[in-house]
Amino acid sequence: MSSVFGKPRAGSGPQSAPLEVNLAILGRRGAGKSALTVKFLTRRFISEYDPNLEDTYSSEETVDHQPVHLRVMDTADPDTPRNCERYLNWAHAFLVVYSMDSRQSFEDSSSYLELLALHAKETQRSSPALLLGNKLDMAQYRQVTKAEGAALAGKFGCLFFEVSACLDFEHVQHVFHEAVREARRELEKHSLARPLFISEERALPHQAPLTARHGLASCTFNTLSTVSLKEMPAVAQAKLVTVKSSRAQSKRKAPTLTLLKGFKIF
Ligand SMILES: Nc1nc2c(ncn2[C@@H]2O[C@H](COP(=O)(O)OP(=O)(O)OP(=O)(O)O)[C@@H](O)[C@H]2O)c(=O)[nH]1
Repeated sequence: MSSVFGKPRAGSGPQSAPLEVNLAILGRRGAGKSALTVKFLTRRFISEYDPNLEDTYSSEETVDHQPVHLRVMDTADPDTPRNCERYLNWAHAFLVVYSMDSRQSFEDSSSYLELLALHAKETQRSSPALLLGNKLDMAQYRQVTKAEGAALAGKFGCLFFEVSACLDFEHVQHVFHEAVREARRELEKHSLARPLFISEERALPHQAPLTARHGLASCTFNTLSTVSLKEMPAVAQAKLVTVKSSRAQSKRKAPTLTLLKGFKIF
């Protein structure tokens, strides 16, 4: 068992080194990946989000009294998964999201789960996935029953939740924390952490090859602490790290704090 999970967890005092967990959010466009991510980070529901942006956010969390440095990659695959290595090799756990009012997004979530299973088989290294049926507030328009969601999750041996990015924050937070717990269990099992391809202030030595391999044009880093925004609740101590893909870069030239620009915040 890694020392990260030994005594420090029990003490969880100020000296405890935070556990590092990378979480990737996958799913069809419009499933609500960004809305869930933003809800988790800010307690806010944001109704519009640029679908071409792919960002990785960083947040200091406490899960079961243990400090966790959580990085959340809000992926933006085009219609089909592409350049998946950027998250397959990075994440310790996955949230696979579908919108319960879209049969197509449910079918795509199945494809993502298959992709993860295949990757686990090929690498002999499994990462936990949680299946999320989002837009529970739209349940009257559902095209996917809860039983179908549960059955799909059961098929791939993952946890299943129905959630809503625009209902209570606690439920969304619970789901993200469950993902951390799953990742932590897996890390404990293997007693090793996956290599990261970004760090907050400085590039890791292997960043350049990965950048080339995955077509990431550049990485830029921003923190919420540099932004003065009335809407940000005090509880949101999330720092943001923005990693721009080449697609995102082509849409926007200047590095900006994407989360808070041009959104309607309720
Ligand atoms: N009613 C409702 N709408 C939601 C919910 N989550 C997201 N939406 C809406 O669904 C649309 C798509 O949400 P996004 O968060 O952009 O979805 P996404 O999966 O990130 O999609 P891409 O950015 O295109 O990959 C937006 O109009 C959101 O406001 C939810 O829980 N309930």
